[in-house]
Amino acid sequence: MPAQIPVTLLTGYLGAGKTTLLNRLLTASTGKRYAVIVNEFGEIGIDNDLIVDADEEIIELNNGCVCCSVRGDLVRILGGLMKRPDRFDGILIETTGLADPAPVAQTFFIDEDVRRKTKLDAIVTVVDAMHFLDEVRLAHTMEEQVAFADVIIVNKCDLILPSQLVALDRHIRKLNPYARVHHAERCAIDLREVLDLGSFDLDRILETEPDFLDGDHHHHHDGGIGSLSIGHPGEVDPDKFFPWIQQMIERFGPDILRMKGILALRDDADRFVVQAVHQIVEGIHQRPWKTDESRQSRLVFIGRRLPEELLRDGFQKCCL
Ligand SMILES: Nc1nc2c(ncn2[C@@H]2O[C@H](COP(=O)(O)OP(=O)(O)OP(=O)(O)O)[C@@H](O)[C@H]2O)c(=O)[nH]1
Repeated sequence: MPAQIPVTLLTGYLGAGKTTLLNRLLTASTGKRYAVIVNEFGEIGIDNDLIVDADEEIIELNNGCVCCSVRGDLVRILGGLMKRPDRFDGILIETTGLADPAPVAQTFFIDEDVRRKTKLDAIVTVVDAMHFLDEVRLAHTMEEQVAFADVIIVNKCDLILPSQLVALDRHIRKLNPYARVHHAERCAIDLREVLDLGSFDLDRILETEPDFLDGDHHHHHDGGIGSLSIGHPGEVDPDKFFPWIQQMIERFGPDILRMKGILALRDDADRFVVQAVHQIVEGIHQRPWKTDESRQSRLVFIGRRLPEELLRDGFQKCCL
């Protein structure tokens, strides 16, 4: 019987740093090849474009959250991958920030075919050190993500004070006394702490959640979180866009859990990536547009009570 392929499940709330970690895993010279499954929330696939151009096969799992509606798709994708196990040494799955890891983990034990051919190696949860304690009061999913973890990466340590980190660690330990906890900036961590750990422990999970293997988990996403995708088949005026987005973030930042965009800026040969997590905004010139790519712009907001009309109209006014 062929060896079971190890699967690493990357979870963590919106904007915690999952893609940052994934990019590290894919660019590190581990000498191993991975198939990557990315699930995202929001209508226009952006995550896929933020993942480094690696040799690895990247499969997008769209149209819903992996922990609910697209679980059947996950089983099918895994089934397809298993037909050519010689192509890679492991599978990495990045869930949406809103996913409860439990039903995803459950897939590896309930589906017979998946269970025979794969092995859940570890659940790795990335925590946003700056926003976790505020947000966890509203989002029960964050607690689940921490409670189920085998490894917790407390990321963005550059954005908080050491005393805040102590309080955060204490909170995390209460939710999960078992996991290994690492502190990091931009998920810089020795990859031996993340891959090939063999640390997922079904018995430990069954102790805390005795019904883990019993049929479907009915997961309810934390209420009131929606997404808004806006696309424009052309360029954006940077002199209008930057002041506008700054203003929107200042005004609605507490409710904007996540914003990501890929923009074609006027007179700019590079694709511009803009991202925000609440009020923390970042923008980078990602890479030159390829000759066969059309210079289009798109923006996704994920949050509570998003002022859809205002965001849509405002963005349109920045478009050329
Ligand atoms: N200051 C700071 N920013 C970080 C750090 N790690 C990641 N970021 C930034 O935080 C934002 C979100 O990072 P991602 O890696 O895309 O987060 P994610 O969890 O994949 O986000 P979603 O897939 O949208 O849930 C990006 O703008 C990153 O550049 C960190 O340690 N410090």
